[in-house]
Amino acid sequence: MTSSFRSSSSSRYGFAFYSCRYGKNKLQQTLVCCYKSNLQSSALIGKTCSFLPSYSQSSFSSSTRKSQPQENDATARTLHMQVTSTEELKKAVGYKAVDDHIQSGMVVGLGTGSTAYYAVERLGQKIKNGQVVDIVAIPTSTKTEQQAKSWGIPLVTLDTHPALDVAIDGADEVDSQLNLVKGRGGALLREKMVEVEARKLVIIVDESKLVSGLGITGAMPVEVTPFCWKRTMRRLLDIEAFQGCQVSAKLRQENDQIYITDNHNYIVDLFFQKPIPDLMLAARQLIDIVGVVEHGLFLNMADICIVSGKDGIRVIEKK
Ligand SMILES: O=C[C@H](O)[C@H](O)[C@H](O)COP(=O)(O)O
Repeated sequence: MTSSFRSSSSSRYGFAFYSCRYGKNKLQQTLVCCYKSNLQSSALIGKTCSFLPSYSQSSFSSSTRKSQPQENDATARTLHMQVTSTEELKKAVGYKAVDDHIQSGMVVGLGTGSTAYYAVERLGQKIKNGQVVDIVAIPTSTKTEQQAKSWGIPLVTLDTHPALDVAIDGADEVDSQLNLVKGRGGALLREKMVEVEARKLVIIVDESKLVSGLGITGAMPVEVTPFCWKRTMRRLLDIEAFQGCQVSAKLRQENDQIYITDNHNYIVDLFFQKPIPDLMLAARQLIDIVGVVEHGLFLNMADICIVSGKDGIRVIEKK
């Protein structure tokens, strides 16, 4: 299997593709970037491109390969047919993470969520095609477990395989130090248990997840015991590290029912008006509350973040 980046442009269109070739004839291409040079092309490309309004070839990072644009309208029109959506961007980072970081013989952590879904899919395909062998994987939720089983990915647990070569997962927020908020999909406990044991944690996101400070784009989830959860929620609101952040809390619900995690716990979602200033202190004070099972701050865990966005795909490595 080989993978590469390719760009193509004409006076009216520009495209960049993440391409994966496997087997002799199969070429899978995922559009990761497009741009428009005028209003007419904008109309032709359609609303799926509104997510990617501009593109500068020079802004690809050095971790991506690129070729010279080709002046070929016919090619551009063909590629136009492949313009797709945010889903394609998630797919591109999911596939790239697997292609770049999973090799035969590895113990792999499988994340949870709409982006991690594509990494599981890619791994499933590669195992099925025999492109990687002797893989065992540890899923981070019952949902991922079901998906992995549907692909025939051999599953094990941390009890038998306490050390992982790599884990791949999405995230809800990523700061410049690759600290994360995770768990808006409810899988934070198993994700953290699995991912702290991984030699390498690869995070896959679109650029909307990149933030300058953690805590303000949505919920920061905390998994709590159902027993006396109201008292635990009150203690969460009193955390010293949240002073000045204007914190509020809400018990998570789904379809008018209390949301229950895979571990039969509840989730209290914390919301902040200002970013959490001292993340390490916050993490310590969160876990110190009796009744808190785990929280969604994943600090100093991610090694690599693969980001898709208007400038294509870029790879951020932890310094
Ligand atoms: O519990 C869910 C996980 O932490 C997900 O990795 C996170 O919510 C990101 O999910 P998505 O890729 O669907 O945005």
